[in-house]
Amino acid sequence: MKIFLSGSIRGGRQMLHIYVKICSLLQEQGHEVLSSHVADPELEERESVMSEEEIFKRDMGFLEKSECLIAEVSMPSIGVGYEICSALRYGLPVLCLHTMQANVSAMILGNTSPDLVIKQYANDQELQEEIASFLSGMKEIQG
Ligand SMILES: O=c1[nH]c(=O)n([C@H]2C[C@H](O)[C@@H](COP(=O)(O)O)O2)cc1CO
Repeated sequence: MKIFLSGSIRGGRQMLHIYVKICSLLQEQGHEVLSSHVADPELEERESVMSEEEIFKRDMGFLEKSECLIAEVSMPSIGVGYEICSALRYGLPVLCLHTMQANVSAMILGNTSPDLVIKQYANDQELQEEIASFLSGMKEIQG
């Protein structure tokens, strides 16, 4: 499955280790993570050669090709919020994951879209289980 992974960049990289975990997990299961750069520790250096417009166009292109979006939303990030909103407008299933202590926006927690699943996780195992359950739910819908 083609998956868009969304995680904070300019909103703060404190959760990078989780983006790395989610990205590796998805790739090990044979999924294609179109936005794997989100989990790249060297990202800021690599993207410094790209213009803001190039970054925006590339990411929106990836989103249009994706079958679903998985966002880690513990860090408040304008870009992540924008990608979630765009994915919902394209009709893509969206999974938002966050830790217990995260102060997640009401624009996510209060969104009752049937395409949006929001889950909190306490540890790596719960993170894995929530992702597995979301992806298997998608398979059932797709048949
Ligand atoms: O350099 C970038 N590359 C990039 O792919 N993005 C996209 C992917 C991330 O899921 C999201 C992060 O947004 P933000 O930088 O506002 O935290 O935006 C965002 C930036 C910087 O805003």
